[in-house]
Amino acid sequence: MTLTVSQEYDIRIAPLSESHLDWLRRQRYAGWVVVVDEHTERHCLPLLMPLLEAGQTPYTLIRVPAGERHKTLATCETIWQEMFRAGVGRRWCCLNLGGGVIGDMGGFAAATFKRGIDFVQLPTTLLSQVDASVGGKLGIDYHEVKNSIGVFANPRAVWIDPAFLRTLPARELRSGYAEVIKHALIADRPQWLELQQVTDLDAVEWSNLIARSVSIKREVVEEDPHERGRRKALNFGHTIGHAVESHLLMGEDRLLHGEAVAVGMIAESYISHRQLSLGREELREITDYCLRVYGHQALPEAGFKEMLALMRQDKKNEGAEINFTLLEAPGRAVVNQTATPEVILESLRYYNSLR
Ligand SMILES: NC(=O)c1ccc[n+]([C@@H]2O[C@H](COP(=O)([O-])OP(=O)(O)OC[C@H]3O[C@@H](n4cnc5c(N)ncnc54)[C@H](O)[C@@H]3O)[C@@H](O)[C@H]2O)c1
Ligand SMILES: O=C(O)C(=O)C[C@@H](O)[C@H](O)[C@H](O)COP(=O)(O)O
Ligand SMILES: [Zn+2]
Repeated sequence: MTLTVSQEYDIRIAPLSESHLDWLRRQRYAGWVVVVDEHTERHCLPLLMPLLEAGQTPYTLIRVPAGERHKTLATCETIWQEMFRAGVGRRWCCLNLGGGVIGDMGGFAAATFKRGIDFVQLPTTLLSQVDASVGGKLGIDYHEVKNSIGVFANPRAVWIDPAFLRTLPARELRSGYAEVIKHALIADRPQWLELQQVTDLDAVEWSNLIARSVSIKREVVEEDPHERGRRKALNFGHTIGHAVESHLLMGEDRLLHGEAVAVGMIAESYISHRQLSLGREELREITDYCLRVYGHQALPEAGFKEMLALMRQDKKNEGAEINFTLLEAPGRAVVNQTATPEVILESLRYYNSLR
């Protein structure tokens, strides 16, 4: 299946094949950079290797350490240094083989190197296949504030091969599933009703679900690529989710991005119920399903003040108030909502009360 974004690039959902190599050959790149982390080098590079070897184009491999803690300026500098060392120039293409961390950071490194070289996203996690690889948000965490340094720049192509998911750890698969739930909650009520029947993620046939989820993302970013309005819907669960993720990032009990977004979706649904028309029963359904999939991890009350400070850094904020995307109903998101610190704290306590 192929989806086109703003007539600029194609998202292909298909096994990697000769036709991908044909596309690369037609671009006549002077060379390819392949950015991997330690896990995608081991598990995913073997699937790309036949293309690289058949390509008759020089390529260089850049390895970075895996995980959110390494989505930093320091790692980005390593990528730039390696690019210089390999003699990468404007006519090269950067192939980002990995999850959202590699896609965001490798994309950012490419989009800024010598004012920008082409890049292709090869997402290898569920999260990056349904969400991170599409829409051109690139960047790194700075001083532990999520994605606070970055740019919008589109890839030349997005190649989604569901075969990569075969080696993905179960916890990572579950994390990515949070963005699938998010897409349904903001824009696809029938999908939300279907997802609630999913109890065993190992039994899911992912290709169809990826296609449906990524087409929601595609449709939103095409309409509002720079997040002036509607795109903020994709941030449902993230005002609180990012603050929780950042606050816990350096500790033992850190949460993966999707796990933190699941906490955020529960808390922000609470605010939606308190301030908008989201019904009590709808709040209960969202809460129950997220807890069924993700379980419960109590948030440290001592950290609430820092979490509020992190929310004040949220990129959606326009004035002094903290900006939220909320739900009027499952499938109907409303952007540019605000909530007072008291209500936000109430929503965090609501989450904690669920244990
Ligand atoms: N740009 C966007 O629009 C956007 C959207 C959503 C999330 N994000 C960002 O994405 C990041 C999270 O992405 P993620 O969940 O993919 O995390 P990730 O990139 O850290 O990957 C998760 C883990 O899985 C490993 N891995 C990746 N593919 C594998 C495979 N096929 N087999 C085995 N192991 C594999 C990685 O090495 C890593 O350890 C966050 O930084 C988040 O902010 C960006
Ligand atoms: O693509 C978007 O827009 C999103 O908000 C998707 C989110 O799932 C993703 O986590 C994104 O990186 C968040 O962006 P940010 O601007 O809030 O850092
Ligand atoms: Zn996200």
